[in-house]
Amino acid sequence: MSHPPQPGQPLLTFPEADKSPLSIRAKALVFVDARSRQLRQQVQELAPAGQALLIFGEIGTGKELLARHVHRESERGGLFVAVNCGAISPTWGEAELFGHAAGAYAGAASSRAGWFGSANGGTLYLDEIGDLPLSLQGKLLAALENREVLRLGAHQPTPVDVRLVAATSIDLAQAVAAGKFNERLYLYLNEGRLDLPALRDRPGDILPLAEYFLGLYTQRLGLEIPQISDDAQQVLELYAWPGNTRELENVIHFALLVSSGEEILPEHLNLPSAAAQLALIERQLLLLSAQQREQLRQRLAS
Ligand SMILES: Nc1ncnc2c1ncn2[C@@H]1O[C@H](COP(=O)(O)OP(=O)(O)OP(=O)(O)O)[C@@H](O)[C@H]1O
Repeated sequence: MSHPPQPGQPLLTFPEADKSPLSIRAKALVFVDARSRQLRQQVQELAPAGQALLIFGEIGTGKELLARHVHRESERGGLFVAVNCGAISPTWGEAELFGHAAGAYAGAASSRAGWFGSANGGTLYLDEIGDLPLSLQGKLLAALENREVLRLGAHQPTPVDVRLVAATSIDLAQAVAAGKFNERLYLYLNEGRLDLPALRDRPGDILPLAEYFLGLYTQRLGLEIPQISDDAQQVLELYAWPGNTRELENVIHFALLVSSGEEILPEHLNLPSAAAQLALIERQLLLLSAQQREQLRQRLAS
């Protein structure tokens, strides 16, 4: 039998997402595991303050979804603008981020607000902020601290009220030590830090998320919701999920397409069998020293 989500509102819905039925992202935030609930509590406390936030988590853990939740909870009236820093052009990055004045360069007939200005009154989400060119990092910090931006080619700064939520999957302190990230920007962001654990470290979320994605995709594909067999549940719970929630979403989507209907079975998951996963865990346990084994025992007991 599948486990239904636990009581206590593990599912935070995003009603406005219903308006874009093609987008399956960001409809709800499934947080059931004790660690996720703790994080949700932290978000509840930090969201209204309007301070900049840094979300740290592996790829696919749900950093953008969490940032959208922060925006919603902050009740800021402006837009949520999401930008992947890896996609910012090295040449035109400054204009893309901060905008430009009319006539700033050939082809710029009218002025543009840029990503920063578009998020005025709202939230700017900068994904993988470690990829932001170093030259723009100082300018970003100045814009946040002074609450104004100087558009490329403009003579006067434009006032802006932006809440920054940045995300990273790399250790920015290490990037600072390597001279690749602006230390002052790091300290500014790190004051409001949210750690989003990897999916394998919040195992209580795995089955509720699987159920949630089953519901989402069956609705989208016009299918009946199948059960997840006990054996298939065991496979899902044992797997280490290196691609985190995004990988789980893909696995469930795939399973729905290849299963014949009433039940999702292990062979529909395209994952190592429970026996293979247990054998791997046993091999890893054998490699541990007595001290590491004791540390593990204590961690599991806590
Ligand atoms: N707690 C959750 N509840 C429901 N869906 C989730 C949850 N976490 C992640 N997802 C879904 O998993 C997918 C990946 O999430 P998201 O894009 O927010 O991750 P990310 O950490 O920002 O990824 P990346 O590091 O690649 O930018 C999305 O489709 C998202 O809707």
